[in-house]
Amino acid sequence: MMSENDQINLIKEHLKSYKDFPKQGVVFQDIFSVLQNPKIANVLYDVLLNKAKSIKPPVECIAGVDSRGFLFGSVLARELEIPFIPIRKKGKLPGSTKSVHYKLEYKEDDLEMQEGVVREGQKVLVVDDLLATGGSLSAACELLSQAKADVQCLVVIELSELQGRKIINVPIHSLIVC
Ligand SMILES: O=P(O)(O)OC[C@H]1O[C@H](OP(=O)(O)OP(=O)(O)O)[C@H](O)[C@@H]1O
Ligand SMILES: Nc1ncnc2[nH]cnc12
Repeated sequence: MMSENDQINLIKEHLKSYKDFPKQGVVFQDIFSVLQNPKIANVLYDVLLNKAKSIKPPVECIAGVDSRGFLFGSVLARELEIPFIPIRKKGKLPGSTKSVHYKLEYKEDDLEMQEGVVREGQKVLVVDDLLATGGSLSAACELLSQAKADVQCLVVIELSELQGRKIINVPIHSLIVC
């Protein structure tokens, strides 16, 4: 059995980064480079699941952030046998939705959530691949807070230099801090 530290170091070794993508000055961390290797992807899913299971109080629902958050959020929801809800870029979700405008490291957009998908007080874990400036995660938290959910966040990678954590006022769990 590998320790969590060894698992995380192994994932880090397989994480490829690209300078100046998609814009000058951005160092893009490509999570798909990890998923391309099934053994390493399994290690990542194991560490994430253990982290999600350790969260107190127990998570009752997973919210995935469009689109890379879906890769991990839906797998966790299945493993934990709890609901998965999508937080999507604008214009993708049918029915009544709430919307929040936000800025991220290299663009701006709107995130939306369907009305009635979470209940007041529900323990919701927002899942995404990466925390950079925190714009995306904080918009997702805002949507869930408007619905009066009890929110925590889980990301695979946190880019600590960009200090995204500072603008998010709920607990954030991250696996890899770079
Ligand atoms: O902390 P921030 O500065 O907000 O950046 C982080 C967000 O940026 C990326 O998403 P992106 O909107 O590029 O979409 P994608 O997942 O569809 O590639 C990433 O998956 C996070 O959601
Ligand atoms: N540096 C980065 N790498 C990958 N995804 C990102 N989303 C925002 N900033 C990013």
